[in-house]
Amino acid sequence: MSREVLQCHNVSRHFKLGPQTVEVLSHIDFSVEPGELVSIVGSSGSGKTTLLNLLAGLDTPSEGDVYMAGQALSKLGDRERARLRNQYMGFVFQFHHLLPEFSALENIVMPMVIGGHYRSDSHQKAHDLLERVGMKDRALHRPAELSGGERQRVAIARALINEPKVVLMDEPTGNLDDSTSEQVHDLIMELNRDSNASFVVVTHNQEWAQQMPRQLRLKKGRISTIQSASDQDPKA
Ligand SMILES: Nc1ncnc2c1ncn2[C@@H]1O[C@H](COP(=O)(O)OP(=O)(O)OP(=O)(O)O)[C@@H](O)[C@H]1O
Repeated sequence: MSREVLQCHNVSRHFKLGPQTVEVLSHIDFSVEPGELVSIVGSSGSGKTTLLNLLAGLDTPSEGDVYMAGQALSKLGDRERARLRNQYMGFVFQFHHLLPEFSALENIVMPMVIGGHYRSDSHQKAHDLLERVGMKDRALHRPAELSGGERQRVAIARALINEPKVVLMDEPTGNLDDSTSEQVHDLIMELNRDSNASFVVVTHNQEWAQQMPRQLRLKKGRISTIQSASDQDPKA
């Protein structure tokens, strides 16, 4: 099996709109190594969310393939793809997508329930994660009883419950004010340092993206730069 947790091999995505073909992504090639933290940046409409959806196996490339754990997603059936996603990936979106009728704790264990991995120690695991994201005393709160930043912390804990190899995040702080965003940015960096999971994060926040070890810039559907933190540090 290859070392990379995710690979994009010559991936293109276009959409047919009547007689028109909209070229959204063209010939994207890159891979994500174990434990890496990578940002995807680019102006609005450059294809970031489209790329993230392809990496997540939620959409299919028009050309090329995405490999997850060395397996081409296009070769898997819907069921196998869903199982691999559940076991292998965690997701955090701009809007938390927590289930309103369930507590923070119940939301966090949900991916284990869905994946059929619910065990007697699942609640303990969720409590541990709540503590890691600084939400120990909010276990029984429902989403409506949490602040925006707290809801995102719960969503992050939920993304980690199945011990994924890779966590995909689409504008995880896009809906938060500046100071709350900064706290959540610090949390994400810390969780990446403390876990073996790779994180791929779409963000508009340049300052934060530059703190990440690797930056992938999209321009009109193509990768225009892949920059690592050492490229930016003249002493490195
Ligand atoms: N299903 C679709 N059919 C046609 N065009 C689409 C479809 N999905 C996305 N696009 C087009 O693809 C382009 C890239 O969209 P995408 O959402 O990936 O951009 P983005 O970089 O994430 O933008 P933003 O930063 O504004 O969220 C846009 O021009 C969009 O109109």
